[in-house]
Amino acid sequence: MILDLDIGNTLSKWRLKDSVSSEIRSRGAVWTREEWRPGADIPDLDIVDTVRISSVARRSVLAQTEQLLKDRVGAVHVARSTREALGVTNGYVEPGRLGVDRWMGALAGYQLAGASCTVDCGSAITIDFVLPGGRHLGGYILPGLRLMKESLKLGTRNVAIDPDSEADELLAPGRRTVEAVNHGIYMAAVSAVNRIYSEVCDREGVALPMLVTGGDARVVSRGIRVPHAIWPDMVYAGLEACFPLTAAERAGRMAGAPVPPRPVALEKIRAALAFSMLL
Ligand SMILES: Nc1ncnc2c1ncn2[C@@H]1O[C@H](COP(=O)(O)OP(=O)(O)O)[C@@H](O)[C@H]1O
Ligand SMILES: CC(C)(COP(=O)(O)O)[C@@H](O)C(=O)NCCC(=O)O
Ligand SMILES: [K+]
Repeated sequence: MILDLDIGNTLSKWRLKDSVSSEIRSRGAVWTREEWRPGADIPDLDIVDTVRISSVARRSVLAQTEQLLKDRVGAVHVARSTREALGVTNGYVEPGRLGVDRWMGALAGYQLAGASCTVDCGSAITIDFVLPGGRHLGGYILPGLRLMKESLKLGTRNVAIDPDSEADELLAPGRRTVEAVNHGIYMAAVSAVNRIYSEVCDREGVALPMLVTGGDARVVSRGIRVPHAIWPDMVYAGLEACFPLTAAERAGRMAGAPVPPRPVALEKIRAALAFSMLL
């Protein structure tokens, strides 16, 4: 069995994947912050032969986890952001400083669609661009929905945005504090995603397929105006591409990959951008 770990700033996600059939056998998540207890919070290691890790948590969390796993499991692969991988060149001045979850997303997006705008809605919302040909441009980092809400300190943090709300409702003026905050941060997030996507496509002269992942992917997706696909396992897909182990992975098939979204024509993106500037 393969154990895949995606350690984010809020949640540490894990899944067990069958090395033979490539099926996902089980999955879960635990809080990354203080409560993270390597050893207690991850599944039964006796059945695991290989581990793959993407981690952006504190260095000590990764070091502890790695140590624990190395004592118990045959092979442990830890993903790193590099200058180049799988046909993609990292746009960062110092490639190693790009969050490895973003790098995994960029690699997975490129493998799937040959170019991509990857939107990862977690503790932070990150938006990364890879052009046809594999040039990663770099990207954008903004606070995620939960962080934006916490920063306001208005006592509304425990009232989450209902992921089933319609975008129209979420964009209406709030009539109570919780509503005003939820709608405000939602507007901040989705308008940034919509605008950044249009600006970069316009600038680069190419309409890119958009892929959305992370804990808030579903709710953010409702406010995104351009065609896109949600890909919950996108970071894991980057791990599969970097460290292929199963027959399916060696053949380039990534678990849970969506049908690549077909972007709208560049002219339409440009027209919408020009129009929005007039208002
Ligand atoms: N059941 C949940 N538990 C915790 N956070 C959730 C849950 N559902 C959605 N979220 C949202 O998802 C975010 C965490 O998403 P995730 O992509 O796992 O983040 P990270 O990779 O930064 O740890 C939280 O900040 C929160 O806004
Ligand atoms: C930007 C991030 C905090 C996002 O992390 P996440 O929200 O997925 O927990 C992470 O990718 C990170 O620590 N990056 C290093 C800085 C950078 O990418 O420039
Ligand atoms: K993120």
